Amino acid sequence: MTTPTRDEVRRAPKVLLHDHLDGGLRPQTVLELAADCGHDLPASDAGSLGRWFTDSADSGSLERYLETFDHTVGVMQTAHGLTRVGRECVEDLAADGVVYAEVRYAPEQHVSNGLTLDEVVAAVQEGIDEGTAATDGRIVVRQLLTAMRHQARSREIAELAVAWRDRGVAGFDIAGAEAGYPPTRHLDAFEYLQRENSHFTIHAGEAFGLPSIWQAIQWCGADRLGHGVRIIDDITVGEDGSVELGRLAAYVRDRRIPLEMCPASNLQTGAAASLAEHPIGLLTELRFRVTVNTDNRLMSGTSMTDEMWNLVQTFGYSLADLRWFTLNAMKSAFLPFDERLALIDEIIKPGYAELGA
Ligand SMILES: O=c1[nH]cnc2c1ncn2[C@H]1C[C@H](O)[C@@H](CO)O1
Ligand SMILES: [Zn+2]
Repeated sequence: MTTPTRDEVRRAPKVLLHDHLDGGLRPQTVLELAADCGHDLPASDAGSLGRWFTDSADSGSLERYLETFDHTVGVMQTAHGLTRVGRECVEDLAADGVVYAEVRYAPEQHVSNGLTLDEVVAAVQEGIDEGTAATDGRIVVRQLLTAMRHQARSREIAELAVAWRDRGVAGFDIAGAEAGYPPTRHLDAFEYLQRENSHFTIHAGEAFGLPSIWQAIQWCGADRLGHGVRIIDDITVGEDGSVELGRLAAYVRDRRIPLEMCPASNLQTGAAASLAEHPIGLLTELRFRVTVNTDNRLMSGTSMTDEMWNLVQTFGYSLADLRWFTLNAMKSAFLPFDERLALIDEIIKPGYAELGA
């Protein structure tokens, strides 16, 4: 099977499960929204500002990486700003060949100018609706509501996700600095969501190791793992190339628990040293349910096309491999089964067939 060209990767239908709304703004939009609300930025033109984000996020530490969000969250405090960012996100993803996306952000971080949590979600949804209409329905987008793991509002945000579940919100997540903030701090929220037959993912195994993944799955009941790269610590590769899975890694693979892998982001936060050494290669070979994601398009200067193209160049993946990642992602989406199936049968499979995969 031949490796695809970059243009084929761009045209291929792609599915994105892990993308932060506040990590994907256009630099020009950050500038304009900052001018509107009087927020001071570290650069004054779009080119330098984009570079400032990628350079600063390139810190080798998740904590420092997260500091860059002050300048996106800071300009996302009004309904019109949130709507604009939501609309542009949909437009940018559609232009990149994404056919289904779940976009996440933390509503509790957007209330400092007096918006209510409900108004925040409504403003983002309005933008998503506008973007979807502007792209002629070429893309389906849902929201995931995130609670910040160092704060104590997760139960409230979980309730918000349930209240909005038929109006564009597909699930819940927790994010933020991982070390010192185990997912079990938010057990109350996860138990509530389970009682409500709701879906959630947990950032786990990014900056912290196996205990975080174990808690996310076995205590909290996560449907998916945000990143999950450190599951590699439970896999031993012998000198003869033999592979042995520990009990947790075996459980994750056996249960087909989706891994929302975000290679570019991991290189910046130090979760992996290089793409060639990134666990995604081995996890893919071992047939874990691997999905490919952007995490933060602004901070990583990335896109779904870039993520997949970099994998093609590093691991020699074919279109069939990209189709496999995409089907993995679509099967793992928090969208009802019949809607997932329709996207697979009517959009994804025909799209790859057209490209010869
Ligand atoms: O990769 C990440 N790990 C943990 N937290 C993250 C990551 N990317 C973004 N965040 C945080 C910063 C955002 O403000 C928040 C909600 O999107 O989620
Ligand atoms: Zn993330």
